[in-house]
Amino acid sequence: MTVQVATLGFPRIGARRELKKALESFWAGTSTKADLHQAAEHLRAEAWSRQKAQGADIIPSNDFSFYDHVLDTSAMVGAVPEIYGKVDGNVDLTTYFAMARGRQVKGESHEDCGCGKHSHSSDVPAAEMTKWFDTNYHYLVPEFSADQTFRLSSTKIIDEYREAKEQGHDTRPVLLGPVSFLLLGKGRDASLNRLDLLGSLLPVYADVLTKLHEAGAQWVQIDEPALVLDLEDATQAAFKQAYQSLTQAVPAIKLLLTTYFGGLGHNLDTALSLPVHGLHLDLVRAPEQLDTVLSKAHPDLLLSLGVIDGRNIWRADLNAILDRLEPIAAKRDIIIAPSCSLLHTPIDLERETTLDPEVKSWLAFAVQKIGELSTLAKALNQGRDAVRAALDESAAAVKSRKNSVRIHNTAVKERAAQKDASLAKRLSPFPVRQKAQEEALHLPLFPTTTIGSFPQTKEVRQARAKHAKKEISTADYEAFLKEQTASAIKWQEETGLDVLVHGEFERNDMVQYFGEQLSGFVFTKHAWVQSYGSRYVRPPIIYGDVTRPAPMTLDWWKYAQSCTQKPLKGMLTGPVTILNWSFVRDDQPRSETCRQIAFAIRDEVQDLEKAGCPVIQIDEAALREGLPLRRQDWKTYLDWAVESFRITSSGVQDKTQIHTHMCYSEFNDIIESIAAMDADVISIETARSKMELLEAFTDHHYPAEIGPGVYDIHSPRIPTVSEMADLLVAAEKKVSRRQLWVNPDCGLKTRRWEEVRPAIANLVAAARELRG
Ligand SMILES: Nc1nc2c(c(=O)[nH]1)N[C@@H](CNc1ccc(C(=O)N[C@@H](CCC(=O)N[C@@H](CCC(=O)N[C@@H](CCC(=O)O)C(=O)O)C(=O)O)C(=O)O)cc1)CN2
Ligand code: MET
Ligand SMILES: [Zn+2]
Repeated sequence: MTVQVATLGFPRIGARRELKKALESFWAGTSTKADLHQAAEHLRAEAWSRQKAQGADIIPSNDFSFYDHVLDTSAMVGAVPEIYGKVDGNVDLTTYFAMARGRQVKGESHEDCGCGKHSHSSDVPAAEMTKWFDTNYHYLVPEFSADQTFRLSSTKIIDEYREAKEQGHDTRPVLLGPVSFLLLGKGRDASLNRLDLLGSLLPVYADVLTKLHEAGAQWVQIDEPALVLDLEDATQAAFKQAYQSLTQAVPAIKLLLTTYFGGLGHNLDTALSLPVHGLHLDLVRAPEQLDTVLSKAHPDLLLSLGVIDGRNIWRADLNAILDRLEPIAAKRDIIIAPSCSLLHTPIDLERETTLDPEVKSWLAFAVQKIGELSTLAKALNQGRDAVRAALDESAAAVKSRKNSVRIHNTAVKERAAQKDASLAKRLSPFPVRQKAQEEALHLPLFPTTTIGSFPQTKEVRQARAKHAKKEISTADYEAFLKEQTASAIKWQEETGLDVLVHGEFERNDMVQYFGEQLSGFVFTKHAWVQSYGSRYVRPPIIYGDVTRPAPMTLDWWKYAQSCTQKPLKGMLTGPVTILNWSFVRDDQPRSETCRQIAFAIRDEVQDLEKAGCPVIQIDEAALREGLPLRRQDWKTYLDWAVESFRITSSGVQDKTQIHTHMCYSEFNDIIESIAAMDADVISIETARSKMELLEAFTDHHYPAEIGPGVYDIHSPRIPTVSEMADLLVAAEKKVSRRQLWVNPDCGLKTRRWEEVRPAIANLVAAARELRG
């Protein structure tokens, strides 16, 4: 029997962030469309040949994207909301980027033209963006109208298949499946049942499959990650309808139904009943499903086994995987693959030349993971002896990581093991604290604030890069940062904000900055992973027990507060977010690692309070994102996540106001847990969804104060006063005015000062209008 190696998707950004550079210069008008296409073509060629060279037998095409593959799918089927203009023929780049980023042509905003609405084609907001399952990758939410029709409007998938073929690669194109696509989208009005659109969507998918077949494709990887979610009967029926219809329409093409981020669970029988030729399983997150699938699957169903973790960076235990695979490979042909697309891992470990060698020997990035698969396949096809050296190396890495003394710290473990309930409880209930805080802070109604960061300008990033390369001294770097901070504070005072921030100029990233100062973490130099569009992150790697050797933010807060009489917020990242946005050790439960981080941040909170900090924000932007995909696993997660937050926030007096911030969060289902965090103020993202998110807070009578974002900071558009005032009026209908704060959706680090200054001035004006 033969074993083949496949990949389901490769990082698209380039080992040197070539895609970011190509996109940002195109958007800035300093390069042409042809330059952008050329850069993309080069990246694709390199990804294909790299995967081949590492030993992948089956490689994907159409995993590349200029911005996001869900947006690509919307473009493919012509799901382009009217506000972006009528699409005849193919969706062009201008329309594509307008959906991704919004579009605002100077001097033509709707205020100037007097049209009074957003439908003016030169001023359109971006489509809504949200988290891709439980990852830190964001996709653009497809939006469907009641009279939605679909039409093939992009030939990207066929073009890229052909492009690869010209380079000698017969790829397996990747297509986001029709059911997951519909479920990831939303109806313009809530009454629309997305699955009702399936019948009109399927012909476009059939058309695509036909064209791929005509171009020579034998197999298509059709991703249906929705199959790992809790699904209603109607959705299961939709799967049957979809795949019966597609197989009937295009019987010649073979479909690999691809599931990831979890197990099939109660959808297993549905998945096995679909008339497809292959099925991919995530055996890292859900190893237990393999036995059932093996016993139930038709012998002709080609199984693709996701045995290498596509969501983490640890080197695999190849011998253990072989123990599992050998008996299976003796009986049937199989494909082995990463558990999911490698989009969520950095590209190449070899570029990390300064990483601690011991830790480095424990790691594998995308390229190395394909190498691991190729070793596994050789062992299965030719016997373990054919790859003895590689297997021994894997065993040695596993052993060294298990036994390393650097991982374990008894004092940390003992502290985290404390069960004293008072550690996670504020002194008084919220109403008492609210009073104490009113007396301490004297804030007006509708207090204004921002979420923390101000523009990370080229100047700021360059200064940091120069400091890292020792081209400027620490003293000069710090003087520069102080200047930036002081001028941001002066501007905030002039603009009339009520609670000020220092601007986070000293931080490269809200997680990385803390990780760099905590023990138990290591950092990479080049290990970027796409978060959204051209924005990438370098997640820290947590390998050992976590401690805080020294205060991390205290001096910056002290300096900033010395510049103003107004309250200046201390700004911290919470333990759940540090956990969720790092690559986490897999040798102990995540809850344990989170608790260790919680104690480290608690110490920082107490240091800030001692220094006189009146308001402390502990960001938990990733709390919702870490929610397990299956409802049955929610409670356990929420219990420890909320407890960790409370450990960090509960060591302070009543008068110290604790804020938290969350972006992109669907709160309806978890509002009790959000309330249980017991923060005094929570700021949330609501601008793009037009305050829809506030429903959760209304219906459940959220007890504390709320800042629903009125400024969509992920778009370069500058919101007007009336637009923000309207949002606040809408908010006031849902929660009482005494509860309301006025703030943007999120931090302003990705924006330019030219956008931030007028936008925040408008925001303050909107708050004043409401007060008046
Ligand atoms: N971890 C994380 N996840 C998050 C967020 C977040 O803030 N952090 N926010 C939400 C949205 N996601 C985001 C993700 C990334 C960025 C972002 O701005 N990323 C920056 C990189 C931030 C960073 O690490 N910057 C470093 C390195 C910057 C850099 O590129 N330096 C240059 C040199 C400087 C120059 O010449 O410009 C280089 O290395 O070549 C620094 O400032 O020090 C980017 O892509 O541009 C924003 C939002 C959700 N998830
Ligand atoms: N304090 C952080 C900032 O303003 C919170 C960002 S949440 C992704 O950038
Ligand atoms: Zn945010």
